[in-house]
Amino acid sequence: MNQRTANRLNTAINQYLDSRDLLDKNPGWVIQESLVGGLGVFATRDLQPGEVIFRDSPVIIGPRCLPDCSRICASCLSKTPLKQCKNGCGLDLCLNCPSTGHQNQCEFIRKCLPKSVALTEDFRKTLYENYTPITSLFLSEKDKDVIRCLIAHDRDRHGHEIDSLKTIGLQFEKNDEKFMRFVCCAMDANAFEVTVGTNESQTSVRGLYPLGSLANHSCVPNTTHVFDNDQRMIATASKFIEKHSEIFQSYTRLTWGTAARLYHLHITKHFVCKCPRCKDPTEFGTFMGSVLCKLCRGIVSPLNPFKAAARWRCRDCQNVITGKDTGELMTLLGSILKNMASDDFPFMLKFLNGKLKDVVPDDNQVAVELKFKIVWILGHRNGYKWNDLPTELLQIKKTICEDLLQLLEKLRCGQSKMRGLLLYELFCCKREFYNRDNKQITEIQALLHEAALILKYDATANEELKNAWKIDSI
Ligand SMILES: C[S@@+](CC[C@H](N)C(=O)[O-])C[C@H]1O[C@@H](n2cnc3c(N)ncnc32)[C@H](O)[C@@H]1O
Repeated sequence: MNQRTANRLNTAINQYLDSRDLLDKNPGWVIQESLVGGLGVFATRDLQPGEVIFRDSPVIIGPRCLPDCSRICASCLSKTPLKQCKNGCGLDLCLNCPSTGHQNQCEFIRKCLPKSVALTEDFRKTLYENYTPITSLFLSEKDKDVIRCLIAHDRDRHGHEIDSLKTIGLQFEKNDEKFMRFVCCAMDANAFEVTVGTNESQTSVRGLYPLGSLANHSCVPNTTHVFDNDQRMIATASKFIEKHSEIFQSYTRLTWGTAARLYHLHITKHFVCKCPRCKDPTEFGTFMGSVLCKLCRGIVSPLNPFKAAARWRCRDCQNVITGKDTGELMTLLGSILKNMASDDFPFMLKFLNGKLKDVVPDDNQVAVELKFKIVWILGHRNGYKWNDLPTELLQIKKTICEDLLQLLEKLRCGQSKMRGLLLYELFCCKREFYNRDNKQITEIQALLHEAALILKYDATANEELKNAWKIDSI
């Protein structure tokens, strides 16, 4: 182990365990050197699917630089009606929030602000999108040390929040600026996206979870995580984890093809994933990144998944095409998907069952993304609520949910959050069918029960899901 890793391990163990209240009597995890790089989290005993491995609170949490995201209270992160801080820092507070938690930040921002700067809407927007690193200056020294021992990405694209704050006129002392830049880089390497707000009005923030930050990535993860109402991260085993094996989470969407996942990991986290799914050109037989051969409609997959820009070959007629051609097709399909009106359900269905079927296999990532869009429309959107759905559309939704669940199984996702959500949607479809036929729903309770076991800690889950894990499964 190199000296830096050894020092980080030492600090991590001393600081994390003792300052962050993570130690229960028999924790299922330990921090060790990882084979994939740096530190990692390992199982200290056999862990069963669904078992909570750890709960972790954020050391920093706040808005991220996302255009058009709706604002939250700078003090309590709630998404209730807001008003401008009366002391004139330019941030918003909720109507009920005592501003005490915000006072230090408020004074600091005003101190960094030359008198001549006006609190225009542009100023307030830039401040809101970039103020999270400012909160790090008010942490205890112990928490600052916890952050200092995380890895941080120091390439050019990281740390731009501080530049944005300086463009709107804020002036920082040298040491403050240095630490805030480090925090930005540590957040880019380690932060998690957290949804806050209620089902009707949600927004997304970023949180830095010290223990969560030490879990490495695999596209075949063995954990899943959700966030509770206090923005605590709850990581559970998504499958059986043998004692001493490494605990992995996924930093990408599991429903992306290999080229998309590798690109995302390279751009955002600067490493090449070498997990079994990335190495397999068939992606466990799902062909999520593949296209169809123009000559014979066979499946065309990359000869080397790590060089997706190189050659691809049809598995039937052996025709060889360039990665550039498949890349262009995927970009075109991606842009059609992106520009699709979010409520144009008839077009989505027509595209899924028409053009798309001519050019990509059934489980190609674009088809999968479209299927997910359809799942979130049918039963939920105005005009497509459960009561309004004709049997034909209900059947379509049921089939899509079943297809997607089968796909997740092929991808070896185990008890993932996505599985929980799909099981619940499938349960709702079947319940609708059963209600229309006046049948007892007891025989489909098992679906609800399993979904609830996966999602019971998730702050965004509805009340039915939060309570259903208590019912006896049949
Ligand atoms: C959130 S940190 C994970 C903990 C990290 N290993 C450490 O020592 O602090 C993310 C970084 O860990 C490394 N990493 C995570 N998963 C990896 C993997 N599967 N292969 C190679 N490096 C990985 C990369 O450097 C990545 O940017």
